[in-house]
Amino acid sequence: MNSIQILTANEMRQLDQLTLQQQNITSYELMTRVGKYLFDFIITNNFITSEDHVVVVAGTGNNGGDGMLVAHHIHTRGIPTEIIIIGSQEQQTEESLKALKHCQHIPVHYVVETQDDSYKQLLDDATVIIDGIFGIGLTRDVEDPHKSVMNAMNQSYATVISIDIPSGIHADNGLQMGTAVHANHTLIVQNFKQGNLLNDAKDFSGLNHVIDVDIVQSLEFDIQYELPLSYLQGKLGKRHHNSYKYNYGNLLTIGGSKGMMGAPILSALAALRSGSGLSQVYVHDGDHKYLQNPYPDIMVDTYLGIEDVPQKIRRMDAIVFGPGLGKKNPLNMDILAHLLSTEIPLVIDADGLYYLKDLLKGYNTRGHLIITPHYKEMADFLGISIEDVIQQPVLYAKNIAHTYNVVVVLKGTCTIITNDIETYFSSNGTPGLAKAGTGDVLSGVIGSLLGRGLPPLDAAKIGVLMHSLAGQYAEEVYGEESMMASDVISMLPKVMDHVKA
Ligand SMILES: NC(=O)C1=CN([C@@H]2O[C@H](COP(=O)(O)OP(=O)(O)OC[C@H]3O[C@@H](n4cnc5c(N)ncnc54)[C@H](OP(=O)(O)O)[C@@H]3O)[C@@H](O)[C@H]2O)[C@@H](O)CC1
Ligand SMILES: [K+]
Repeated sequence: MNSIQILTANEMRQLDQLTLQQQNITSYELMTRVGKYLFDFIITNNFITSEDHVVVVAGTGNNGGDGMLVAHHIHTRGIPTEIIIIGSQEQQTEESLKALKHCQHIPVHYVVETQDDSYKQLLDDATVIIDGIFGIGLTRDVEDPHKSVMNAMNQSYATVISIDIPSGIHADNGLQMGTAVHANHTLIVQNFKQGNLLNDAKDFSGLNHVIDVDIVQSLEFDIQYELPLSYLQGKLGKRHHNSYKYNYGNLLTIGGSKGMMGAPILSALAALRSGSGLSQVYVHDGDHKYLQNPYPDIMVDTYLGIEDVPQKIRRMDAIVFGPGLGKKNPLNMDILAHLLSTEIPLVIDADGLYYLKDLLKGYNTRGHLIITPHYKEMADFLGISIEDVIQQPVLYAKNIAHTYNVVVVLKGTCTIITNDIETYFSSNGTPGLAKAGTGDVLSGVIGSLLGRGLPPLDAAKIGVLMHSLAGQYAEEVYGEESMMASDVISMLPKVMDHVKA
């Protein structure tokens, strides 16, 4: 497993400082090392060859300093190199000025005025552009002249290599700040920053490469790791010959209402395809007439009132509450209250979260509860705007996990899985998963793993990865536009090959 911690910009700065102290070096010496290691990586991977014409675009901060030192090494190799600096010499940091001194034989063009567009020709002539405009120091929206230069970079045919993070992407939340550089490769200095993974990051970063530059690590920060697909390997035990269906989890999905009856079926089917021994859907008797169950493998039962529920759930190993449930029936509140009063592991998804928000305060969840909101559901759950969640998704996910002792799966381009103490980032999904029903599939997969006895955090991590991998397979077959939630389910058998011991 990738054991490189994911940091905030502030934490990264602390590690930079710690490195200077522990290794007894100056900030410029560290920059020198970073520049050399970045260059070595670029050359070793043939991102630049002697045929290329390289333009390094630098800001006035240390991200630009890194860029200039890379320029120095490239130029020393005899590869045509030029530097564009956006801003004036007075604005440059001390380290950046020192780096510039190493570039005496390289043509340097300053872009200070918006009217000056002489840089455009340079960018047009480049075959490789190195982006050192902003790193973790970006704090506000990008304006001219930076904006115009970035737009010109994005129109160029050159290969773009961003240093640390695509310029214009915020290092803490991955949001594009007005505009951002579209990179083919991003060379991340030592640690993932949250912004390398969240929100807009994946649309701008190209391929991420983490470059080890010997910056010291700290055990004092919150545990935050990237979750690679390889984590899935062998996570589920063998299915023994001498076993029966109850060994693999008896799962109940409570959901469905008029117009949304497909949701619990998708969820229940995903659970069966993930190995559950039994999978049942439980719908309100009044809504039963709307249900069309094409799968005889999925059992369906109905309830009239709360009095039916205790007997029904008695033998369940896990329950998924919410897919397609709607927000209209007050009975759902009573059912959920009862579920929370039991020891049965729960996944609460979709409309289930609507009922949960009024109930959760009154219950000790004993950590047996997983909630799976997308950003909008998270915002509604907290009574805040979706913009707030987008700005600080990790913070809100951890806060809920901490306050209510639950595992939070905050679904997005980078799904955040946290129990507050440990947080995992999964960016393995595909844009094709942004389609109706895929959330129901995820809740079924996670429910299946819970029902099989996995601890909630493990069930959430493995479930998210299984769902992402199935999404990738579905995309290979149906394409990102056409793939549907049921296609994702149909790829689960292939995913199981990876997960089985
Ligand atoms: N030892 C070291 O130092 C190491 C450094 N390293 C490298 O340095 C990078 C961080 O460098 P950095 O802190 O100098 O900030 P950077 O990202 O270059 O930004 C420059 C300045 O831009 C400004 N600014 C912000 N927003 C703006 C906007 N919208 N429009 C216009 N201006 C804006 C803001 O200054 P302000 O104007 O706010 O005073 C900011 O200070 C890091 O990502 C890594 O690549 C690593 O290699 C490890 C060792
Ligand atoms: K950059």
